[in-house]
Amino acid sequence: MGGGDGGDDSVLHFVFVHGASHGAWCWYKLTTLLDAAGFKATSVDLTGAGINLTDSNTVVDFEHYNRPLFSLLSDLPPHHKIILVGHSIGGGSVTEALCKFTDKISMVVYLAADMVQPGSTSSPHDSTMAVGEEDIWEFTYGEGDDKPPTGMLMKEEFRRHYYYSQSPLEDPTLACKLLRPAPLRALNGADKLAPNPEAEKVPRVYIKTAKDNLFDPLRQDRVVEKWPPSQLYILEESDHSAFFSVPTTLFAYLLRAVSFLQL
Ligand SMILES: CC[C@H]1c2cc3[nH]c4c(c3C)C(=O)[C@H](C(=O)OC)c4c3nc(cc4[nH]c(cc(n2)[C@@H]1C)c(C(C)=O)c4C)[C@@H](C)[C@@H]3CCC(=O)O
Repeated sequence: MGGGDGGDDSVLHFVFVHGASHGAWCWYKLTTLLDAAGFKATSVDLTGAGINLTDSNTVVDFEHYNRPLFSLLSDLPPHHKIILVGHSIGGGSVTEALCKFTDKISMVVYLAADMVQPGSTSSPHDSTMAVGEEDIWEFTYGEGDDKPPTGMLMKEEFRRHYYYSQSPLEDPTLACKLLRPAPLRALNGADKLAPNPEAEKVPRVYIKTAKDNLFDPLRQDRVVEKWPPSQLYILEESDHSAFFSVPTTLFAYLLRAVSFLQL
């Protein structure tokens, strides 16, 4: 979705990676703003997400999940570098891509995202995914009810509050038609990376979402403390889904972030 083969090296090229259950579709406001401003913007569907044809319940490893992103990066022309933006648990995918394709990436932007230093042993995440006392997740059992769950999707009645509390109503309405179960087993492979000094040299930007009911802003602060980025921005009015709630401010912050790039 969006963009072509990455041909013109003089134009900054942004590549967007969605979080759990979302898809390339969730970036439609940002890619429109960037295209209109003369940038190149591409958003990918990871395996089993958006309009990717694979059943997400069959995606068992993180490499398979990330393959569409890795293909995009490996198909870029020589010397073409991109700015890679990851949302939420899509942060794990962009860090994996950073380690594999370091020379293709000029900057990584983490938006309310999982940002874990390669080689670090601890994760800022408590594995229960519990938010308060509520049971907000619905599990899918692609291999039978007697086998472990294969997918995970937020229950419909909780989505407005946890994902989209500050977003225009029509965005969650559309999103609810498009969300798909996240591949549990593949996501379990996220953040298990060896130390990578080369990847550490690439500038990283963290964008915090201050009215986020899912990824608590205090937990985002801990992520930033553990692996300090070169730039930090705060979207004061944003819910977890800044691409819906504050697209123009997010667009402005992305432009400010890349203005520090030495090209
Ligand atoms: C517990 C299963 C699996 C997992 C699933 C998962 N993670 C997130 C969602 C789902 C279904 C979300 O909906 C949310 C998101 O992407 O919104 C678009 C998720 C987040 N996950 C985060 C960090 C994070 N998750 C995991 C691990 C898992 N997530 C399980 C394997 C880790 C690791 C590797 O330990 C980390 C660091 C956040 C960025 C968001 C917000 C979720 C929250 O704050 O609870």
